[in-house]
This record gives sequence, structure tokens and C-alpha cells, in this order.
Amino acid sequence: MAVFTAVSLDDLTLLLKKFPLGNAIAIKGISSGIENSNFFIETERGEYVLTIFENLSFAQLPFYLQLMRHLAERGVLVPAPVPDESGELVVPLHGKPAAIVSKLEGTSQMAPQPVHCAAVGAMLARMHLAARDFPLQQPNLRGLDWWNDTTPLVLPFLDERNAHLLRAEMHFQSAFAACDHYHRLGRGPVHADLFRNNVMFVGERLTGFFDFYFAGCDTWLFDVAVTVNDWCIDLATGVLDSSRVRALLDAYHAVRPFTADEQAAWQPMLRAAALRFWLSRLYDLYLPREAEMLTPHDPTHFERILRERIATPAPELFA
Ligand SMILES: Nc1ncnc2c1ncn2[C@@H]1O[C@H](COP(=O)(O)OP(=O)(O)OP(=O)(O)O)[C@@H](O)[C@H]1O
Ligand SMILES: N[C@@H](CCO)C(=O)O
Repeated sequence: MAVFTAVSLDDLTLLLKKFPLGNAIAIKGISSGIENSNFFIETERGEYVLTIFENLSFAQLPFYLQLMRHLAERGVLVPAPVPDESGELVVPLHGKPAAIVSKLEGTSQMAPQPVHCAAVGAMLARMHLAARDFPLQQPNLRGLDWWNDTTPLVLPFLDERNAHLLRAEMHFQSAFAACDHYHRLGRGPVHADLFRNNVMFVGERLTGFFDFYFAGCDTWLFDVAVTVNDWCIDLATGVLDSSRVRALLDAYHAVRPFTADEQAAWQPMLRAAALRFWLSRLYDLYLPREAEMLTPHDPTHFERILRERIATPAPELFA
């Protein structure tokens, strides 16, 4: 269940008076998702998605919605936000910020083949390039500073073996983030949460990336590592599948060639991307928000991936 704030057809009718979308026809809550309340809405102009942001403030939202608009205008396949009559992308609904975006066709591909991974890699590189001139700045709010703040909060809940892993990896990642080639890595706005459930496909055709609400400015390589750690693994073991890895990385490289600094940073970055989600899952499990209604994601999945990335040499980033 992921409708935290209910919206009736009457509420929608009132809201749509401010949008160039004609009258409201239907509204249906979307059951997946753990962060926001999402609805499919039907209007006289077509189908859209209405999101009520449960945790993000009015001040935080322009970065995400303007980024989506910037990307959509440059041909990157993402939902396009619909401005209201005064040009606002974020409007109040039941006292919370809300937005309407275009509905992507298709469904998530939860058992991806190399062909899907190649489509994701190419679109990710296009996204990174298209966002280079995006004028707004926001750090990745789930980056090193957040890891530093969160580590002491979750450590008391861990057994000695995992506490040791977390302390050691934080030590390793702090040193990595301070090294020279880390500072030479290309950076800009990144999605930062491009998992299988945040991409739509119709058959083998990618129809869009969505759920940009963890986006921020960070290294492009971090975004690639997050994506590879979800799209290119055997879910049971966390082990990388070489044909899917090759398909994703080669397709990315063909659009935005990787650099030698990125090659040198690849293994630490795969570890960083695993650590990020291990920590957020630990935090959601042990320190749930008051309004949390859902079963949190399993942290041991990313503990396993982190141990695997430490133990096994990373595949070549490019030939
Ligand atoms: N623009 C869109 N077009 C089509 N479907 C969408 C769109 N946005 C969201 N959805 C649907 O709504 C579901 C929930 O959306 P989303 O994943 O953004 O929720 P969330 O609570 O923000 O996410 P998460 O749990 O991933 O943090 C998606 O799985 C997808 O089916
Ligand atoms: N992709 C995240 C959930 C937040 O979007 C996870 O799997 O932990």
C-alpha cells in the first residue's frame, strides 16, 4: 500500500482547474513505491501521474522537476512535468507539495537481458550529457556526508561482523573520496537510484526513466555503479553477470566514453554504490519514519553485494 495521502475525484477536479488538462475523468492510487503517494489520473487531455511528496519540501522539489523538464526538452525519455496556468510545476494538495507528470507507457523489466541493459546504459549516458548545462545545483543527499551521519545511528544495531564491515568500508570510502583521481571524475546531475523498477520498457524498447527524487549532483561513475549493481547482477548472490555488464557499459561508453580516471575508480565506486543502499536500507529498517507503512527493503542484499565487490576484481570499464 503506497497511498499515504488519499485524493478523491472531487479533489482532482478542483486541482485540475489550475491545469491545462481539461476535466478530471478518473483517479486510481498506485500500490507500489515507498516514498510518495502516486496516482494514475485520466483527464480530457490524456493519462498522467499525480504524485504527492510525503517527505520532500516545496523548497527541494524544483531541482527534481526542473531537471525532468530539462531532460524531457532534450529528448531524454523521462516523464515531462506539466506546469499549471501560472507556470508552477509544484502545487499544494492537502497541504503537501504535488506535481503532475506525463505517464510513460510500458512496464518495468524485472528480469533484464543484455538488450535491456544496453538500452539503459545508452540512455543513462545521454542523460548525463543532456544534464551538463542544467543550471540548478543540489548535492546527492545520500552521498558521503549522509553516510557519515547515518553510520553511527545504525552501528548499535549491527553484530560485530557487520559493524566491522561498515566501519572499514566508511574508512575506505573516505580515503577514496579524498584522492586525486576521484576529484578528476566527470560529474553533474545524476539519477542515483536507477533500479529495474525505475525504468519502463515496451518489449525491448526503453520508454523512460522515472522516480528522480534521489537525483543530485555527483560523479557520473557513481550513477553507472548504482545502475550496474542492480541491472547486471544475479539477484540471489549479487554476483555480476558479465554479458549484462558488458552490454550496459559498452552502450554507455559508445555515447559518453569513459576516462582512465573512471577506470581507476571503478571498483571503489561499485563498493560505494553498494554501501549507499546497504546504509539506507539499514536506516529504514532500524530507524523507520513514523508514517512508514511498508515492509522495508532487505539490507542483507546490499551487504552481500558489498562483500562481493570487495572480494572480486571489477570488470573492465572499457576495453
Ligand atoms: N511517469 C510515470 N509513468 C508511468 N508510471 C509511473 C510514473 N511514475 C510512477 N509510475 C508508477 O508508479 C509506481 C510508483 O512510483 P515510484 O517508484 O516513483 O514511487 P515512489 O514511492 O516514489 O518510489 P520508490 O519506492 O521507488 O522510492 C511505479 O512503479 C510505476 O508503476
Ligand atoms: N532503490 C532503493 C529504494 C528507494 O528508491 C532500494 O532498493 O533500496
